Amino acid sequence: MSNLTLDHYSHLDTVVLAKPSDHDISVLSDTVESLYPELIDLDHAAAFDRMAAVGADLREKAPELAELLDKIASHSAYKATVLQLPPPADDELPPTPIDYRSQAENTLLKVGVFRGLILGMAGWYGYGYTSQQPGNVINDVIAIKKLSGVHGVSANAAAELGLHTEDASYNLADAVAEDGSRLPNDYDISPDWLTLQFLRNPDKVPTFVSAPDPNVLPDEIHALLREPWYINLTNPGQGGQDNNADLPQALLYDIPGKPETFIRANTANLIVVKDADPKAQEALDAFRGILADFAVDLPTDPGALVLIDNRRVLHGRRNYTEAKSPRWDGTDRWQQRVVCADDSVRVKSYEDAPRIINPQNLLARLK
Ligand SMILES: O=C(O)CCC(=O)C(=O)O
Ligand SMILES: [Fe+2]
Repeated sequence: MSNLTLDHYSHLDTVVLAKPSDHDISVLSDTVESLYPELIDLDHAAAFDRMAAVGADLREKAPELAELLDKIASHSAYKATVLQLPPPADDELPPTPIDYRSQAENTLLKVGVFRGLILGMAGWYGYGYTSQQPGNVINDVIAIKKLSGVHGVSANAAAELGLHTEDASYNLADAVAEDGSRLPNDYDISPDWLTLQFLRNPDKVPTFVSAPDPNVLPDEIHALLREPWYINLTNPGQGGQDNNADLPQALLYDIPGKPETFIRANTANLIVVKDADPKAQEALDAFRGILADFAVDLPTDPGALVLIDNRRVLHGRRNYTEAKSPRWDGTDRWQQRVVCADDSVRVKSYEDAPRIINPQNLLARLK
């Protein structure tokens, strides 16, 4: 019986490829087989509740994997982990969608049960937004023809998707409110974790991540990035400007009780406030340069489940080059995204429906 193996990518020792042991994979696979039939008639929220409960019970049966997930979940070990899980069977995947789907169309795939169980083992709470593929906890990451040319959406295959922490504009912790006060930490509906499940990627268009250690930044730049001179804007795929709070905040921040420096930045849609320190733009440019230096492409094989620490790592998608441009014939690149909170308590009060957050509920609290 093989043990879990961990390989490192390039110079980033915090970005790892993890292959669970044969034992742990068979525990997961057997559970996927037995659980799937009872999940197919459930809506996303109910299916994730069930997978969470079953996953939590698997911790004892797959202790090595549980230990790895605990390490990841601490926000102090690996920043991005590619968990190598069994790929979907050939006949298991429908054609790659060519447009976003309603929840009724977006039925849970069997391979998606692996992720539900992993989230349950990690104790994470998967959720979706009313503003993005509404009502879906599971979001398709696909190329969409009519969105090519729209800046800052993952479905625009014509351009690289710039590095970002997911839903950065929805993290308003410590932002400067209109009365000048700083907002409390629970003004935050951004995810702690981004999970991407790779279903199909025939042309190997990579997701890439950048996991810089903010402490390598020169002191002056680090200090400027900790000041509220910046505004993260909402991408069009998340409701765009209707969901902007437009409040200044720092790109680097602390979380009480945690030693790390955390990052929130949407480099595709980020502005410097008008009355900022004159060097704030320079600091942002330097930061962008460092992000590029630390960027690494991830392997993209079907079955991979990428667990990204959304408070310490930025991610993006490389260009579909001409040769790899989508064919819209059902065989194109396809991933599914589920964002997660460490703890449901932080996000539940913003929900309109189980596991579905409405960003307008965050904006309403600002009034
Ligand atoms: O297409 C990709 O590889 C990444 C897309 C993305 O940024 C996301 O799903 O959040
Ligand atoms: Fe993203």
